Amino acid sequence: MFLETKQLTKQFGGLVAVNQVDFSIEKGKINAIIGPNGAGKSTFFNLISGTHSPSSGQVLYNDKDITKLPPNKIAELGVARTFQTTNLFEQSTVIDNVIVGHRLRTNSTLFDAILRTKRYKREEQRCRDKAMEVLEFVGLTQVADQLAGSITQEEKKRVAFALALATDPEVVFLDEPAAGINPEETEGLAELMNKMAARGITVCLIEHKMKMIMKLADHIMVLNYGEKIAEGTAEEIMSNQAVIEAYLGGDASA
Ligand SMILES: Nc1ncnc2c1ncn2[C@@H]1O[C@H](COP(=O)(O)OP(=O)(O)OP(=O)(O)O)[C@@H](O)[C@H]1O
Repeated sequence: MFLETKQLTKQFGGLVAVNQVDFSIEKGKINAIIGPNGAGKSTFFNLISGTHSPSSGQVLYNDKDITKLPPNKIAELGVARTFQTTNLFEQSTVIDNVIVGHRLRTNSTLFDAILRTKRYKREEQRCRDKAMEVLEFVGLTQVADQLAGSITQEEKKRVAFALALATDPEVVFLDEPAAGINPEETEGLAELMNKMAARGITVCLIEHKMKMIMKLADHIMVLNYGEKIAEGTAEEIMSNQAVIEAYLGGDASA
């Protein structure tokens, strides 16, 4: 099994934000998690990426139990994520922001950095090359040397993708990648996600834009009050009575 959760649960005091969720992420596909505000989607991501530790249950990745690992170890294993808001260093260039992403694949120490050893210079060059490669992939080479504070909202969304891709991931978790951008830009990001999947990178995203999800996702899970209420293809989800009642408010074409 590629990546799966077993009875994954997170309680915040008396509130059960994620409640005994069993979910398998399909390798090489576009997986999506949908559900109303407060359904537990971001918490579910946080449990997989190690930002929160679960109250109970397990996360298995390539048959290895990663439930108790810290976020940096999980990222090293090939699991990347983006956040709803990407905090870039606005006074640094786009490429300098992205270079950081590949550092988890390097071995230089503080000592190497201070003395600017050969290893440090070699690895810095590798990080820079990787940053350019992923900026090209997301279509941002033209703004590589601009300050991150000066680029558009849509370009910032693409930088978030680039940051995740710079870690050389096997799977990326994207938390509302298309929030706050217009329909045309949303279409562009959907294309980018298809391109990632075509490259063999597994995608899992949280999104509120239903039309986009129904067109894009191969495999969808619906959360409601922390519980999985449905799972399947877009067609199956759109015709699922529990989903229509709980989430779509009776209008599956919303
Ligand atoms: N750190 C926390 N401490 C206490 N409660 C939390 C914490 N994080 C989330 N919650 C609560 O857990 C529930 C699930 O929140 P979560 O952010 O995971 O939902 P979501 O489905 O991602 O919502 P949205 O679509 O609005 O982003 C909510 O009731 C939220 O208030």
